[in-house]
Amino acid sequence: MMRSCTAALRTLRVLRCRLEGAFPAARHPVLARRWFSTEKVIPKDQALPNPSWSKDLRLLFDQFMKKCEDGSWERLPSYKNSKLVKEQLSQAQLFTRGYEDGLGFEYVMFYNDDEKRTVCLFQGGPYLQGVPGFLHGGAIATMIDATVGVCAAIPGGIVMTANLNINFKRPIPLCSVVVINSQLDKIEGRKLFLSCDVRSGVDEKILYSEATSLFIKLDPEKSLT
Ligand SMILES: CCCCCCCCCC(=O)SCCNC(=O)CCNC(=O)[C@H](O)C(C)(C)COP(=O)(O)OP(=O)(O)OC[C@H]1O[C@@H](n2cnc3c(N)ncnc32)[C@H](O)[C@@H]1OP(=O)(O)O
Repeated sequence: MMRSCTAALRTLRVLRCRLEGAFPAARHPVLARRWFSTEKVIPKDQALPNPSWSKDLRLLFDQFMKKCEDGSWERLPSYKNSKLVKEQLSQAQLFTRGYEDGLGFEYVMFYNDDEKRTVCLFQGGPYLQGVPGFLHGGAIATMIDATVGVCAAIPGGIVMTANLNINFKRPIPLCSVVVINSQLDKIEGRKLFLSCDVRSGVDEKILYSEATSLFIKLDPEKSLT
């Protein structure tokens, strides 16, 4: 009995070392606790209002939820993306969802299949500061990439960004709400061309950024590495 327990423990240790070799992040103490835990994790839909959402974000959310009533638009829950993640990394998540409520990326996306459009309502929190008082360009690029990425992935399946071209026209005040409006312009074989703009929430008067992007549908015959 004692011997079989020791052997089982040794096997577990070997498996863990191999996993840590393949995925160095598995050495991170918090991730390791989560990954090696047997606790069942219930995914939380983070694309729903929480107390950190401003009045503007709630107002826009309510307006889009109304548009969903006739079926032309649908709200995209946050946790569905995890379907793409391998079993060992089932605790992995889009890094935009790793912050506590209100500190990082607060957002919800809506999709219109007829128009092949994705709209993201986004409120960037204090941890996303670049120039004092304004959002970091990388945070803006991240949300643009995520929005056009979803717009490409729904019709295209498994896609990756090959090119993302952004013009930053005005700085975005920290904690303000913006609307990221993206659309699929053209598909050529495995290539999906998309465009997108970022405007101030509610009035949409200020054009903050414009972007174009190319996504490639992955070829199942080709290795990514
Ligand atoms: C539900 C999911 C939600 C997702 C939301 C999150 C979205 C986040 C998305 C990302 O951030 S992905 C991470 C950043 N991107 C990468 O790391 C991709 C790195 N690049 C690659 O792995 C490969 O370059 C890529 C898979 C994109 C393409 O490689 P392939 O070998 O499959 O394509 P190939 O080289 O055969 O090119 C296919 C076509 O695309 C064209 N192409 C490829 N890269 C291009 C490029 N950069 N610019 C212009 N054209 C390009 C290429 O010329 C060719 O055109 P033609 O068919 O007309 O000959």
